[in-house]
Amino acid sequence: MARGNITLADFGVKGTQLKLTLTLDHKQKVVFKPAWYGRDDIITGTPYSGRDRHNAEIAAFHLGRILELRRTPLAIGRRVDIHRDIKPVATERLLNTFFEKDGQTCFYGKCLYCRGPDDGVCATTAGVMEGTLVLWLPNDFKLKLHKHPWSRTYKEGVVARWMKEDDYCDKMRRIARFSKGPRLLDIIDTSIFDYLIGNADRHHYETFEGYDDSMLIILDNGKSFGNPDLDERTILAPLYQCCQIRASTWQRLLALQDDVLSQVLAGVLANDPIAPVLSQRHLDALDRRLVYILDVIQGCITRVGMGAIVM
Ligand SMILES: Nc1ncnc2c1ncn2[C@@H]1O[C@H](COP(=O)(O)OP(=O)(O)OP(=O)(O)O)[C@@H](O)[C@H]1O
Ligand SMILES: [Mn+2]
Repeated sequence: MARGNITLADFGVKGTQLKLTLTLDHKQKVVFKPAWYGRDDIITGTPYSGRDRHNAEIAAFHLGRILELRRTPLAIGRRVDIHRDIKPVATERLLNTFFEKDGQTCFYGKCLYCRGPDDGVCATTAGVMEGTLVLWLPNDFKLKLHKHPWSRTYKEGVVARWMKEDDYCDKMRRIARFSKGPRLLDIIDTSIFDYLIGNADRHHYETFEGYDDSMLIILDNGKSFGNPDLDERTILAPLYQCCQIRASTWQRLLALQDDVLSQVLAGVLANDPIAPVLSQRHLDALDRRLVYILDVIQGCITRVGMGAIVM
């Protein structure tokens, strides 16, 4: 995927963030998320502030493998030459959003927040643009979009139900889609994954259309790894409110204690074409957050007994 030639560049993925769809050799389709930030930039503000972090998609993909969740499409870094790789194969409508600024070639594409040159992203003066390729899931698997039951309101002063109702998980358990099958446990796994990567932007999730017991698919991890000093504990609400976790997830987390997590992830990420993918501060944050997750699980075992661990 990383080395394939780009044969078509366009936009067309729905959403708020700027991204391209690229077609590679053999018609392989990928999403290109461009770099907005450097590795040491720290994003402050609300826990979902800022633009997408392209490197976060890569780190999240590999973390998902290490946790044995495997719910995120393959992601890999790539530097494209905007003049050689993109412009000759860009559709007319994409080319129409190209502009020059301070000797750099830029584009703004099309999305909710892509209104014009002010929202554009630029290559270096040498024409290089770093980004992440995320593999597009095959079109024969239709995705179904669901509102996440623990999503934020994104409105100041408007508190989500899960933030104020102590029995929120019990209420969710009475809904058919969460009372049986893998869905609630998948949501809890996802909350652990999101807490580790610092993603407070899981407003929706997807499943495969037509399968009631479909696994949860984790797309869009762009709002992670923004601030290594912030541990946003509310991301873990599905875990501490439901007090349940799959035995396999718990075992995996235990095996990754004592800095094993950061070391394994760093080792894997070192092979990415745009390595280093994460700064050491973000790697350290993963180990620190893991300790807290294991504490929360231990608290649940004390509170509800080993029944908290679902075989
Ligand atoms: N790799 C992929 N394979 C298949 N479909 C995808 C993929 N990535 C994204 N999509 C589709 O495009 C939609 C938008 O993608 P994404 O969530 O990454 O965009 P976004 O701009 O961050 O949107 P939002 O602002 O709503 O978070 C997804 O809900 C999904 O339906
Ligand atoms: Mn998003």
